[in-house]
Amino acid sequence: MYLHGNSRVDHNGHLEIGGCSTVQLAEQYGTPLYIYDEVLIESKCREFHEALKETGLKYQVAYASKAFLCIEQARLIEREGLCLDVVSSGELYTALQAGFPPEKIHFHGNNKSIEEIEEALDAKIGCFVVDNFFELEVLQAIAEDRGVYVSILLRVTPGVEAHTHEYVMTGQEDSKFGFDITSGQANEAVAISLDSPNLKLLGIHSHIGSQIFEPDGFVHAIKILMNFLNALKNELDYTAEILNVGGGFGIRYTSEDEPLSIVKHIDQITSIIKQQCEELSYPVPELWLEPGRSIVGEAGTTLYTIGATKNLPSVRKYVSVDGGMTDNIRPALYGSKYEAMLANRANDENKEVVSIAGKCCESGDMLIWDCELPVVESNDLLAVSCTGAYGYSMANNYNRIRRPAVVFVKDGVSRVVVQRETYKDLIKNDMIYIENSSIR
Ligand SMILES: Cc1ncc(COP(=O)(O)O)c(C=O)c1O
Ligand SMILES: N[C@@H](CCCC[NH3+])C(=O)O
Repeated sequence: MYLHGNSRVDHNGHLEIGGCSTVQLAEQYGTPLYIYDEVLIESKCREFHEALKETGLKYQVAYASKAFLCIEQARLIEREGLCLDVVSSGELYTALQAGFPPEKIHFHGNNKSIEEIEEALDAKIGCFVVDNFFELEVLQAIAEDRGVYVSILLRVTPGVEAHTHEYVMTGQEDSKFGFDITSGQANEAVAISLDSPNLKLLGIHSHIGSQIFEPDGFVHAIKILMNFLNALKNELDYTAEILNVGGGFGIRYTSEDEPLSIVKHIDQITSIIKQQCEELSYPVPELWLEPGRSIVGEAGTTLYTIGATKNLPSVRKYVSVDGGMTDNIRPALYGSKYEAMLANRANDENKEVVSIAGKCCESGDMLIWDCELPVVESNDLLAVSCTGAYGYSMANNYNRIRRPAVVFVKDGVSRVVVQRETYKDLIKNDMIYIENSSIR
């Protein structure tokens, strides 16, 4: 397993993250446990700032909170001077409870409800990324009713297929997201926005997909976006202040992954923007980015305890852990690959290839199909790396399994930022119709 950030093997042969022994963390907090290397999250935020400052462009980085959000994470993002992208009232509520400045929040989503729009307006968020004609109409009507002016970006689909899993591609024409450029819908949306007296069109947004390694998808998309903007300038006399090219920067889950560095991604993106602006004599817009995975993915490790094993000679050996698709649904959903190691015997030589199974009542609940490990014993600790993005945020209670705790580690100090769910949490919304119930 590749050791990201501040992970290393200590003198006891134990995996250490952020100066904390994972064996001690397991004893103190139990397993499964999400462990985040706080310093690595901070340094990823700073990488974006530093790379963007170098380009001389005006910029804004909004952390895509869908990747991982809790109160402490929102606070960290605020401290690091990033904005925040939310997609629901739940994410908005969490950010506001954390004291995140509302004017630095962007609201996304292809089906924002009227309540969500109202709540976001009440909170005075920075802007809406409008996804469809229905939302344009509703937003104008609500804004007019309230007598307020609302800043918006329009999400457009440039018709670019990013080289990634089909479930996380979003820039292609046939997508539930955004206004399609090719068919003229995006053009129409701009015209409607400009005609909407209570909407202030700041610019356009596009997000072509997630876990992208190659810069060509971004380059291709930006050329299309800049040509689209130039056509708007000529046809509608509209010049965009902001170009938001979304997130999607890939990370290294396994040794097969060779992601481009953040600096290189930014270099490619900004070079093509500058080049296009020069060719088209278009004023260089402010660049907005929305990274999620690349901020938190590598910082997260999930720690499990190994329980049962099942050996099928000449077929495979199943090694079961105390979590699975409830804390990490990505292998079951996308066939995503991960690497793992024994956290309590990190120096032991790998001896066999096993398959790591979750504990859910589902054959597809497999975390890793082929994982090289020493010969494992029950009660060994298994660390799965790179689970920081879309692990906790997509966790669920299938089989009424409790969501694990989340712990931040930094400079040898650990602190719980999200408590492990309790059994009581699992039934807290259940109606109990039995009189004199013994449930406490
Ligand atoms: C609109 C939008 N912005 C940003 C992101 C963040 O993507 P990632 O976590 O891959 O950086 C996503 C998710 O794919 C998204 O849908
Ligand atoms: N949830 C996805 C990415 C989609 C992000 C939102 N558009 C993942 O785990 O990779």
